[in-house]
Amino acid sequence: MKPLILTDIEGTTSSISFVRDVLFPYARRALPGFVRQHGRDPHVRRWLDQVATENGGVCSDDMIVEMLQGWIDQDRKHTALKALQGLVWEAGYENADFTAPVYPDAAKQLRAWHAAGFPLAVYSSGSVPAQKLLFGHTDAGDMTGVFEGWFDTAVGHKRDAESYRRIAAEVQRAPGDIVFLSDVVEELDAARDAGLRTVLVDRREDYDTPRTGDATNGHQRVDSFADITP
Ligand SMILES: CSCCC(=O)C(=O)COP(=O)(O)O
Ligand SMILES: [Mg+2]
Repeated sequence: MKPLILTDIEGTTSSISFVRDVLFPYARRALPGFVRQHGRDPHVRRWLDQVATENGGVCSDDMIVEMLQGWIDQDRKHTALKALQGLVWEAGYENADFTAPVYPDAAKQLRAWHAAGFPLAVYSSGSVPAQKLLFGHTDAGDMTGVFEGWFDTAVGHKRDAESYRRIAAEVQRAPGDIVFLSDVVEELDAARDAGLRTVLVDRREDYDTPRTGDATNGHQRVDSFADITP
């Protein structure tokens, strides 16, 4: 049986700078108007109320927006923030304010693996709708069709081994039949603790200094998807 390839997005299939310099500032700018316009829609309200509840309960929408903007600045991987960011980015993609860059080696290899029958899935802190938007609007076209599974922090955080056990259970695979690709060693450590195979994707565009020797913490390291043999 071919292993399932599970990939991270930011720093792995797409540049960190696209997420930090395009997506996050777009969400930061658009949030106040988005909350004014959609704050009463139940699928938006539930996330705003969750933020308010976690901060003592009584918060105006302006306060909630300020809190969320602070979390964007801190790169918090909070499920409510990630869900709201996804909803805000929807307009950005649909108005063609931006497309999502996917590294050419990643786009090519993901398509080749899919064509060769390797099952592919995504695991990112970005919400599943945000993941589908990103892969639906890449500079290499719509890539959503190559993936059969999508996972976000609803299964747990990426530095927690339990999240990878849940993913293995959901895709009905032994952990050893899954290869996880990421740029973050702590995420790979958690995946390895759960029994997954791991590959550190170490891109010069995202990291000045190669992670070699002890810095890989024993994970296989590649510069490009072309060097991965699943
Ligand atoms: C799904 S696109 C936006 C990416 C994002 O919000 C994020 O936090 C990136 O996290 P990742 O787990 O892909 O490194
Ligand atoms: Mg990453």
